[in-house]
Amino acid sequence: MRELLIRGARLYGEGDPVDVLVADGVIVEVGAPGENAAPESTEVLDAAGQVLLPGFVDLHTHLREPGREDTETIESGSAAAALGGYTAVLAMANTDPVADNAVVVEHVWRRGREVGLVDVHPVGAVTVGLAGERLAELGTMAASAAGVRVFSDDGHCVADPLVMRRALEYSTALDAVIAQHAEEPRLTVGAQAHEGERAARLGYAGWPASAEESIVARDCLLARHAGARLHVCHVSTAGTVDVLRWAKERGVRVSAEVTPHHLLLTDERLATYDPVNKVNPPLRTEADAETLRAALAGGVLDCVATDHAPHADQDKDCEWAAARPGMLGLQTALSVVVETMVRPGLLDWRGVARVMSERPAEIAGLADQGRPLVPGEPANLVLVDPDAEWTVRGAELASIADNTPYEGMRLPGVVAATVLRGRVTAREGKIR
Ligand SMILES: NC(=O)N[C@@H](CC(=O)O)C(=O)O
Ligand SMILES: [Zn+2]
Ligand SMILES: [Zn+2]
Repeated sequence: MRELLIRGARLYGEGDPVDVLVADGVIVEVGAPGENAAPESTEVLDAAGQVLLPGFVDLHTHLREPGREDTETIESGSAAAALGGYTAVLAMANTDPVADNAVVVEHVWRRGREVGLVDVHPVGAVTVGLAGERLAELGTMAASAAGVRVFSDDGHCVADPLVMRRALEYSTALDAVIAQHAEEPRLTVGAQAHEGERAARLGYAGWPASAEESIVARDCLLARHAGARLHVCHVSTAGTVDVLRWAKERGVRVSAEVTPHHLLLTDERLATYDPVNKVNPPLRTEADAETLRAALAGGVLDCVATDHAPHADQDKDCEWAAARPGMLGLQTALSVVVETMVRPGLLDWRGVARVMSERPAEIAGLADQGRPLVPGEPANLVLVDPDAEWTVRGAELASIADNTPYEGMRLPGVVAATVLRGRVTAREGKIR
């Protein structure tokens, strides 16, 4: 029997410190701290001053394997996830080859298991080759060993309303959710940055808020009529929050995520001309970011998802227009949430558990993640040092790529340890 004893942690940062005993991957005891409880063979984590939460779940990770293993592999991305406090990630389908069939999703699933640092759940593509024309074999991917329940063409919008309608209708029979990258392509031809004063001044073609909002509105209506579940990826504008509120008030089965970078960063960053700040959807205005933070606190936005998007130096260290959009996120997500949500009093640690673990687990249909911290539940856990700070250095992150927009920033909240089914996967910044 493998045992782990977590000593003196505060569950959700509330109440008195407790000891948590884990055996065979399951929480077996939660009780008042006792000094002698541990036999020799038990691994002990001294968690004095630390907060214990259910392990984080990322609905939106790009792992780049297969196809771009020069920027991230399932192994390096899993390490970044474990170090970031994650016990499960959903790996997006825009790989090469695309994860639009059972062979590719099963490969990603198995490789994730082999690495064993985090549960890697592949997202299946909605359409063949992400081309937006023909539905991929959603049923076969759902029935595969990977048990796919989230489908997305992320990187591309399922723009054709007929294709989106069919995907939504078909997904209901699979108890699956369609995650939409909401971007009306006719409105973002050549777009480089948020359409507004700053992009205009620098001469960048604009990516209007309406390109996102019009697709979200359309898809909410399609989901309503189909009785289907829709998830909106990387919400970036205040107008989208309005549409989501409208839909949720009417019982539409829609959920939505926000990225850490859209909570913290704005198009003020454009002035640097540094493509590390180029991302899709683009960084918006301070008013948008403020609305996103309030909507996350209030529940109109369900969760935080990283949209961790590694890119090679040659695809980032170039002129803005030629650079690929995307930013690293797995190892900095918690700290950005602490900075933008916890420190200003918008979320307590219960709220962090909700937006980084419980809601994403529910949305992805992961029965063993985001669970209460009580005996009998799987020991998928993260220990956080809430008062510690650290300085972000891209070169020190576990990802192969180093395109972090937080380079050199000092951020609060440090992952002290991550536990996957009772096994310590990361501790004090090192992979185990
Ligand atoms: N977010 C990004 O800017 N890039 C993502 C694709 C995506 O999430 O749309 C990528 O795969 O690089
Ligand atoms: Zn996207
Ligand atoms: Zn993405």
